[in-house]
Amino acid sequence: MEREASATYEPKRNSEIRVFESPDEMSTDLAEYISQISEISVKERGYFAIALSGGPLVSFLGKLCEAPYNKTLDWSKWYIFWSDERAVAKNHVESNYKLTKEGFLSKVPVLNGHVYSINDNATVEDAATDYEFVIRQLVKARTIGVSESNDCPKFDLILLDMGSDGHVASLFPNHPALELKDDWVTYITDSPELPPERITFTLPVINSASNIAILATGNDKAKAVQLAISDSTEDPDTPLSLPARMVQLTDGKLIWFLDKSAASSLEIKDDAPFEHHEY
Ligand SMILES: O=C1O[C@H](COP(=O)(O)O)[C@@H](O)[C@H](O)[C@H]1O
Repeated sequence: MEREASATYEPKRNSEIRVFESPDEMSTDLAEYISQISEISVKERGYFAIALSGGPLVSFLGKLCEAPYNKTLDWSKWYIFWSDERAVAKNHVESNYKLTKEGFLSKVPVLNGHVYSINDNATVEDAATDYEFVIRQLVKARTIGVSESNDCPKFDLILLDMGSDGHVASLFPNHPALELKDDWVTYITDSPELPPERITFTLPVINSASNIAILATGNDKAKAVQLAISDSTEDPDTPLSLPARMVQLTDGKLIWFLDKSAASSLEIKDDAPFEHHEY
């Protein structure tokens, strides 16, 4: 399928950049993208294991709650996880669980027993350990797939929302958590954004996914989008380790969903057609 859009950019291997004119257009395309991956995963594995994040991303899941998706998707095969969570109660305004529950999960027929939220009643250290244990059990049972190149979980889809500093999940620029190789889930106590205590997937888990979508909207994200996507490493503004730039899938596909403001610092090729690739 091919269609016209405002601009396209050079994608790297196994990646694609989509730029949208309006929130409605982005939400529509995101719903179709998620729906296709869900159908393929259920057909091939019998399950669809998806990890969500916080941020504006949740507001773009609205179309999935509407026809035809609310009726046609095999919601009973969906298993829900979070790529990160803030150390607050589940009913706290900063909770990623609360955001997702109110904005998405309460509107679709996902089974309660398939919703794996992060424990809000333990220390961040214990909550991270517990969450990794739960994921290990589900990998053993193959409810979550396993990477062929390492023993990491292979989520069918991880949805990430990039912050204006280039953070994804709760992995922040130049933070030691970016170096972790063996842990699947970790915790931090010094987040540069409040609240300071958080639980997060590590890069090996993120990079082992079958599919990743990174959403970024708004002018304040334009610089980080450019630093994350550009080929140049010579920009003096590039933090040594920019998390969104470190999302490099071992064996999966990365798609950027951007609005025009977030894409405004990318080099535009006005004459190029907008490629809508097969998943
Ligand atoms: O703290 C977080 O922020 C990001 C998104 O940042 P925002 O500036 O767009 O709100 C989100 O992806 C992440 O899950 C969350 O915990």
